[in-house]
Amino acid sequence: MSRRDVIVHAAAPWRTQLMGVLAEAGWRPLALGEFTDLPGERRQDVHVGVVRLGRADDAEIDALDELMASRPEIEWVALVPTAALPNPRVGRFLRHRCFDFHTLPIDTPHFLATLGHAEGKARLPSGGAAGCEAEGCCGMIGHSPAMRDLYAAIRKASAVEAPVMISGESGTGKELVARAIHQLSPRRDGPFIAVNCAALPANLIQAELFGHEKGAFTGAYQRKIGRLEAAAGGTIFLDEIGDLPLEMQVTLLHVLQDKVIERLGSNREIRLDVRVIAASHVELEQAVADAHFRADLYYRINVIRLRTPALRDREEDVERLARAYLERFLPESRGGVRGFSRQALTVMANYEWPGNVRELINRVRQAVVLSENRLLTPRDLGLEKRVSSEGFMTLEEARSRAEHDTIRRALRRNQNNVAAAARQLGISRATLYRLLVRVSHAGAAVHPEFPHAVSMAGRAD
Ligand SMILES: Nc1ncnc2c1ncn2[C@@H]1O[C@H](COP(=O)(O)OP(=O)(O)OP(=O)(O)O)[C@@H](O)[C@H]1O
Repeated sequence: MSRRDVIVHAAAPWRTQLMGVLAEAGWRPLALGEFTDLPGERRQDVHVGVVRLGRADDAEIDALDELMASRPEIEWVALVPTAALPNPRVGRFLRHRCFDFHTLPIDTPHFLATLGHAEGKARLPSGGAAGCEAEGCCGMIGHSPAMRDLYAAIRKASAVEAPVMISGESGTGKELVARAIHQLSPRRDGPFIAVNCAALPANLIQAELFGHEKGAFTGAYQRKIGRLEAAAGGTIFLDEIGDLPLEMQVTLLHVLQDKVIERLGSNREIRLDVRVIAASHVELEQAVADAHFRADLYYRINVIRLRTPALRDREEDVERLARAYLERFLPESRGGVRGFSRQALTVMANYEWPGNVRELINRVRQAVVLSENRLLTPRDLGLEKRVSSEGFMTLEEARSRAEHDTIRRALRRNQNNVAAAARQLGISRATLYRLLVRVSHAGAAVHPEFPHAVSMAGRAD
């Protein structure tokens, strides 16, 4: 049997030992550098990685987080010193980033079995690059249990022809889901036509959906193909279907039942071969109960039901989404933005995101374009109020914030004179410079001499 590749990320004394164990068991271990040097198509053959935590401190977890976020297609198995397990950051890291973990010393047969399972899972069509679960598939990002369930539902829905109803809050990706179903379905080579029913003026809806012949009404100077006809052979996505006027609901129901349409001004029937996917951000059951939506149309389109989860219910996806969109917008950065400060990541993970992914995209984009910090701060994201108001800072974050505030006040009192501020703080000038570098690396410069970030010396909190 051919050897399977596995990335090994461990400090030198353990790396050799780990590579030996893996090679003996029939794997082809690759140090991280060897993996990175592989040609692109060879890299896609690598599905699993092993990471051996050393100090398990913040710096190490930050570096591993970064590595794993940049390789979401890899399933990782972690080897962890038992003493590190009570550390909440380590716990979060293991839960969100790793397929599984083992404590040290290694129980070799058990560990190798886990690695085999991780590889099996990564290769599954549902879990590997070929399936909809892969990062970037159909533009969808997220590995939370809620998103995995959604991917599974998308795959099932794409295999059949039945109408689909997608519900979910605004900005949760309903259109993206509709596109994914289309792209994975046998109709993928046909058109995908999206219609926002809420955005169409009531007097134009019929002409937009069904098209019209020349002279059908005043202003109809030429024949126009409607959106339903344009979607022939493909999929039509009727977004905010709850906003369709009642009389249009009747017409649409007939189209779905008879699979024929007539353009306005014509009585020639045109056979339709279109799959319908509808979406609504309001619960249609209530609209039916209130007689704003026809029950017969509701049952017609509500055959397969999917729900896009709110972002606040999948906290573990927030960082992934934020990093992916940061990467996308980096070319728009004038400064040297490189990532998010840890405080920004904590704040984002705890924020409720009422506008869901759309809001996250907008905040990240605005921060990338406007910030001059290397690491984006909660303030850059417009989330600075969250830092103090919700009491979820870790002790370490609270300490570093207090340190930062004290330094900033001292500088302000001394008109940014570092020597005078240092004297007042009871530390040496060199120590103050060192602290200034550290806080500016954490995403908030407190002194104009430190170009990484905007000086906060003159800002009111
Ligand atoms: N899981 C995801 N991964 C990556 N991007 C996403 C994801 N979900 C949503 N987005 C992005 O968020 C934005 C909003 O998504 P979309 O328009 O599909 O939401 P929606 O639920 O249809 O919103 P609305 O109800 O307001 O029409 C889009 O730019 C989309 O690409």
